[in-house]
Amino acid sequence: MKIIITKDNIEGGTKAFEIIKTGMKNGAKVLGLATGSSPIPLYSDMVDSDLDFSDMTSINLDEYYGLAPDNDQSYHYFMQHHLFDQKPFKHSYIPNGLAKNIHEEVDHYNKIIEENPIDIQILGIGGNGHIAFNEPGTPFGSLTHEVKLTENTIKANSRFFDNIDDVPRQAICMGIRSIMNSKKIVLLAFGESKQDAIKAMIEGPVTEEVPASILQDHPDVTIICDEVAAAKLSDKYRK
Ligand SMILES: N[C@@H]1[C@@H](O)[C@H](O)[C@@H](COP(=O)(O)O)O[C@@H]1O
Repeated sequence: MKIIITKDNIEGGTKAFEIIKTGMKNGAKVLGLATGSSPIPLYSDMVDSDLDFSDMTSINLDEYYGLAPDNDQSYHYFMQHHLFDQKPFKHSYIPNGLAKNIHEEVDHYNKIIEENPIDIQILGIGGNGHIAFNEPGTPFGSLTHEVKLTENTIKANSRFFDNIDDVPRQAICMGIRSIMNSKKIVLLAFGESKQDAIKAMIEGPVTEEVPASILQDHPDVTIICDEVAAAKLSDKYRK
């Protein structure tokens, strides 16, 4: 794992942007994208850049089940607002949160991922070590699946909603095996609430109880975090 410690999330976004820019120069055509607050500075650098994504494909990690794309808490809305309105891609895929048949949607999404191998996957991390909505205990071999969100995640994500009761209890989420199949992975994490997750991901055992710990086994992962998120790391990781 390569670890980059930055002053703040803005510098972190710039570092991630540089990786994407270099990746595109080297032929990357499919970006795996994430939601949450962590990638926002990266998306703003992408929007402000002269890069053209119109011949590229994006595949998002997840979507709440039960939210319409125009609901301002949906991940569809988030991506339109932060990136796609300003920088359209040739194809942008996000799970359909209104799919009538969730099992068909899961199969459909797995096919999309299989047909479009991800060159660079952007990730955030939950305070409990989740990646996308792959909660602790999710099998490392999982493909796209239906998720029941944990109380911990519902509580953490309620900061974006008017009321905790409005947070959907289910989501459709890319599985850990699909994330691990990406050629390159860039994980962004900022702030105090990520300290324990960052330490467990980098220094702890590889265990399904900490989904992000599997990244230790990936050949090309860059962790970008700020000083605060990195505060509990042992010195050897903090150079
Ligand atoms: N499904 C998303 C994750 O993909 C994201 O990594 C996490 C952390 O979000 P933030 O970056 O806002 O801390 O939140 C949600 O649970």
